[in-house]
Amino acid sequence: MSSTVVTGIAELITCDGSTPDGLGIVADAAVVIEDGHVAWLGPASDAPMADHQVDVGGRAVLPGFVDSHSHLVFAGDRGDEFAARMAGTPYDGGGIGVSVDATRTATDDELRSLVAARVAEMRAQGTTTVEIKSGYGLTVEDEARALVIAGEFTSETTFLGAHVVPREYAGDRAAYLELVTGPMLAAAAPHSRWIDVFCEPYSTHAFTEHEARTVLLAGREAGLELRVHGNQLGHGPGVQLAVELEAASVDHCTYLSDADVDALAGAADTTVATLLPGVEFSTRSPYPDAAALLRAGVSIALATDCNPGTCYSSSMPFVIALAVREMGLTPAEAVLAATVGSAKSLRRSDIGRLVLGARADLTVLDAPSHVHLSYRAGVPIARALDLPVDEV
Ligand SMILES: N=CN[C@@H](CCC(=O)O)C(=O)O
Ligand SMILES: [Zn+2]
Repeated sequence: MSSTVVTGIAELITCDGSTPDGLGIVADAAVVIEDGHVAWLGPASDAPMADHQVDVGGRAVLPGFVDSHSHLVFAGDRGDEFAARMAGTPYDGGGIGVSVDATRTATDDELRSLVAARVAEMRAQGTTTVEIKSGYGLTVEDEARALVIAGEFTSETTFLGAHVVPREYAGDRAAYLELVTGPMLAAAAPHSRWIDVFCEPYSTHAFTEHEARTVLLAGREAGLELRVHGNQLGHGPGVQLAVELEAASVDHCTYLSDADVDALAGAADTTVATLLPGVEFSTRSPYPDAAALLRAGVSIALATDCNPGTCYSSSMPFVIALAVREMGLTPAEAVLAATVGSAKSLRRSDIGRLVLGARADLTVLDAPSHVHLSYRAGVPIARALDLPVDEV
């Protein structure tokens, strides 16, 4: 087994919770990596010898971002829909059908190379773990195919057959639900860790509380863990349903009642509120008050929701900057939500923190401090650190 020492770290942000701000910063630090995991970290002056050395030249290093919500398996383009939205057309989920049509007609290789390009784009901006959902196939074969392709890039794959009711089932929602919870789930489950549902009573395209509960319970029966798209288009049942069913995450949380916040605070050990500020940006929606959620004791995460409709951005630094500017988080709170918070939403303790034994997923900033992620918004300062081949 070989080892690598990473030196020249001006600020090592461990996100281990050991300092009052949670960031656990070590100045002038080094990290030793063995077999892809953190074997030692601390002041550079105490660092042990290693087989290889990577000098990051006085930069800040933090755990790779964990993007716990994305829809990367799609073809086609909806730039026109975005332009119309900026001119006042509201988002209601209806455009998903456009992406479904384009995705169904794409070949496997076309979809695979689109996903590869998007994952590479994420890594170039500091993301080292990504969750990828299906949801633009909506037939048994197309959903299974999306999950097989997603699984080539991540173990965090999510079956989202209940994204919308596809056009061909518009007159018979019950029949589509039977398909999703029957043959489609059976074909998807071997390739999925998670099941998700777009629970939104304000969209005829999405699923009611009752329908969403049916989908989630079927998924759990098939051995999948639960996630929910909830409270995106208005106040709704998604958050309460996610808490009741002990889902790992309820995502969006754009519109929350006091009762929703109380429920999330009571479920902070189980259910994370994943905030997706790129969606509020790209749909001209109000931003939820993330600072108030933290004060109430809610566990929060940040993710991109990279998708062709509500947020075609793969950038976690962009999300962090929005969370600081528009949602009231401090730069430290935003970094924690994008790393250890998102890891918690995936029920993972081996990522999102730099501690002994954790995965050596390191992100480097062309900056002396994590504050620059929001201070230098829009500047490409973050990238995942490539290690010598035998450490990956
Ligand atoms: N709201 C549901 N699903 C996606 C958007 C999908 C689309 O519009 O293509 C979301 O998370 O916002
Ligand atoms: Zn989504």
